[in-house]
Amino acid sequence: MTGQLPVPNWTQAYIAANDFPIDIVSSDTRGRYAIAARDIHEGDVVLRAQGYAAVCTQVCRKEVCSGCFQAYSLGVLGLKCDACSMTFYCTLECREKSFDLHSRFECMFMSQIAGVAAGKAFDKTMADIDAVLGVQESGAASCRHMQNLERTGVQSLSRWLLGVCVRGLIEEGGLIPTGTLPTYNAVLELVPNEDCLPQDERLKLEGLYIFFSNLSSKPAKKSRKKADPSPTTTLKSLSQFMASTMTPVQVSFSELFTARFPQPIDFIRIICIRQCNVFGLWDAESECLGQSFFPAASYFNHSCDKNLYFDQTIKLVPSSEANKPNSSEQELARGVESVDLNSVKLEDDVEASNTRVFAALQRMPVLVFQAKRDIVKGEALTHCYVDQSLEREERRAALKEEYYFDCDCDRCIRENNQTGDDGSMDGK
Ligand SMILES: C[S@@+](CC[C@H](N)C(=O)[O-])C[C@H]1O[C@@H](n2cnc3c(N)ncnc32)[C@H](O)[C@@H]1O
Repeated sequence: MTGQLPVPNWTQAYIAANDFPIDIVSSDTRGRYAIAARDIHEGDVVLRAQGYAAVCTQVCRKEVCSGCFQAYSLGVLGLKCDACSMTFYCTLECREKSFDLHSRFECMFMSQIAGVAAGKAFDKTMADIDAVLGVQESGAASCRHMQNLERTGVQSLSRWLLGVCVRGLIEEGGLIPTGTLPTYNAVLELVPNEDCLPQDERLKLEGLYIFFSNLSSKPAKKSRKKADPSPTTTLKSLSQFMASTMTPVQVSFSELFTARFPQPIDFIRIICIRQCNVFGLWDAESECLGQSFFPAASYFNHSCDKNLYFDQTIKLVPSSEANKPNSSEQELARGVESVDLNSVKLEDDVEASNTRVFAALQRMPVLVFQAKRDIVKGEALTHCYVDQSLEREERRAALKEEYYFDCDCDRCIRENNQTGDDGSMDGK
């Protein structure tokens, strides 16, 4: 990383408003990074970072509640949105709290994502990309990469892109009061390290851009109401339309995608930002169940000898919170209750609904960072980006490959001068 990057506005305002003991400084070699604004004691809370566009992976969609982002414990029956079949909740209460957000802003796009990588459609899309890229010499390599993508991988990426696009629209539609939640600009301000992207990866992303731009242009099959005329697909018109009517918008996921990312470079940028800044949401067995940005937390640089700890595991929903749905035997056998959102009457009060959408977004996960030891004013605040228990060379290789820097922390230097390794996983 070269040159000083601007210090982020939203994040600084959020830190100041909450009196977190953090300053953000900038250097040529380390970019922007958080330091202690005052002496901090072991155990002190340093930051509560709010999630932005948290999504579960495609594989884990039946295990993680899309409303509260907690995993279901054994015995809890999930509730499925029958309109898109892609969204699951742990309780009726969670589904109800997310209803306005999901039905107005996500469901119709989710239906399309369900078909993104399904069977023949996926193969046909691949063939189409092949044809498109075949005439562009530079794209041929990316085509080979595309063939290696697994269907579930494409669907997970689609879910994530949808989360980012929809979250941006809701914000631009004026549904999020200023200063309350991270902004899309706060995400765009995160470091992309685009110049470090290998050429073959860049080509692969260009292929993916074509893929997402050319998904079926048909809007969702199941719509709850007769469609209003579709707005022209600019972000402004879309966000205004969606904020002012209860009728789900009739545009395709590809139209939403290209409105948000008009050029391949816009898409490549958000993917690069994701690479270096996204946080995984894990279960207790260290399986990644989902991902989220936590923009304020992205200013903690790495150290193999970190001074902060935080818990990024998704907790289990206690069985006691399980609802007792009257599901059909077939659905019960699958452990999922089907809820036909088409049959649920949308209330017509847009303002009240907008308030509920904002409330649903406030249920995004929060990461709480605490001091692992006493920290003196001016010291860099750090967490470890990779598994602490790895050997020095393994850690450094992972950091180089995923985050594009050579670690020069005290532990790396110390371990370079000695044969032993004190880097056990301490859980803190
Ligand atoms: C999550 S961001 C941290 C904030 C970042 N420094 C910025 O300017 O926005 C991760 C990126 O920061 C840089 N970085 C993090 N820790 C570093 C370290 N110890 N030394 C050098 N660069 C580091 C790398 O470019 C890495 O990809």
